[in-house]
Amino acid sequence: MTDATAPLPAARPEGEVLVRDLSEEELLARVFPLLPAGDATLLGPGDDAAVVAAPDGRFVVTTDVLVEDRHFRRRWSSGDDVGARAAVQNLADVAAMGARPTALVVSLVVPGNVPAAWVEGLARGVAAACAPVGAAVVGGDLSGGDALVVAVTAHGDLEGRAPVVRSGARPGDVVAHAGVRGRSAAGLALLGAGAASPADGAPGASGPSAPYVAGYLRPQAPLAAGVAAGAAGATAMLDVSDGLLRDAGRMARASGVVVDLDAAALRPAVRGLEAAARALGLVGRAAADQALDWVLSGGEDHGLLATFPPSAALPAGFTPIGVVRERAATGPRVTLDGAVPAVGPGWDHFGG
Ligand SMILES: Nc1ncnc2c1ncn2[C@@H]1O[C@H](COP(=O)(O)OP(=O)(O)O)[C@@H](O)[C@H]1O
Ligand SMILES: Cc1ncc(C[n+]2csc(CCOP(=O)(O)OP(=O)(O)O)c2C)c(N)n1
Ligand SMILES: [Mg+2]
Ligand SMILES: [Mg+2]
Ligand SMILES: [Mg+2]
Repeated sequence: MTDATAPLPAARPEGEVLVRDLSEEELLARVFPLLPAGDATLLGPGDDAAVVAAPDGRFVVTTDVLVEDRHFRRRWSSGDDVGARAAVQNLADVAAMGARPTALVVSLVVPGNVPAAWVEGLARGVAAACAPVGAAVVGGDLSGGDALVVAVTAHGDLEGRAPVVRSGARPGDVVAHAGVRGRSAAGLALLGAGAASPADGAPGASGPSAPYVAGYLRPQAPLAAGVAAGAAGATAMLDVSDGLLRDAGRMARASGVVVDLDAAALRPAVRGLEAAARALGLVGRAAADQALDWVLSGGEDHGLLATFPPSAALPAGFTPIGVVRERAATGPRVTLDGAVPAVGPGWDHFGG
């Protein structure tokens, strides 16, 4: 662990400015110009609090933290990557309510030996992730501390629509998904095994590992599809952060239904991950099984899982991957082609 009095790292590059070389004001003066502005901002960062327009009369609010060595490693993820991931994780939660993200606040706990450029990169990464939806960063907080922690809170506008909750799935509804499935888990596995390097997922990289490693470092959530799903009458929705089976299970329990996934509909995603499994040295059946496990249990792709009435036209970006059935005698749960899936349960921070 590090503190502001620890010796400088031996390999400190010539002229590198660390967080502990600056005052809070000096660090913020580097960060503020990098933050995205947005239409909903009435008063941005710099005062005791920000003021954000909520034309709908209601606002959506959600928060998520990223913790070093739990959600990211600095030797794999740049500040830009962590900023983009922290923003997307929150923007996806707003989108999963059928809302348009408007304003974020970003709080950082930073050890003193972190380069100031890493914190500036984080602001750039947040800005890059916010750009497609026009969301602003309107404030945040800074603290020193032993562990690097990034906490983001995001707000959103329902624009007059009803929120799309987890509990609204009804028997007969179509289960659909927008976004990628399993790529982040595949990228994490490749990095963890040393079968790929962070450079393989850098912006613009085009090698065979690029989709997986970039999918882990900077997941791309289908944010516009969330608003489209709300407008199209989605009955339930959530973003897939902990794995398709685990998150579909949350929807099934909240709605009191069975979510039955269609293995054939998931097959293209599985095929798309088999090359990553082979890069880990797996062959044949073992590679196919690993790819299926990533699709069903991999987290952090932040795709949107939604249910729609059978009569609804699926909005752009969604593909059907199953149906909602009456809860069986066994209770609300997720099945794959009608049977209990054989693969792992997905991510839980406390091992459950
Ligand atoms: N420490 C907490 N205090 C209050 N509510 C919490 C806390 N942690 C999580 N929640 C709430 O529990 C629910 C599930 O959280 P989580 O699994 O983190 O959702 P998500 O995967 O969408 O981020 C959310 O509604 C969240 O707001
Ligand atoms: C270094 C590292 N190890 C493991 C993981 C995998 N991982 C960490 S948290 C997580 C689940 C999603 O994070 P969580 O904090 O549960 O987000 P939320 O569900 O609240 O959106 C996964 C798959 C990772 N991203 N990075
Ligand atoms: Mg959360
Ligand atoms: Mg969520
Ligand atoms: Mg989670």
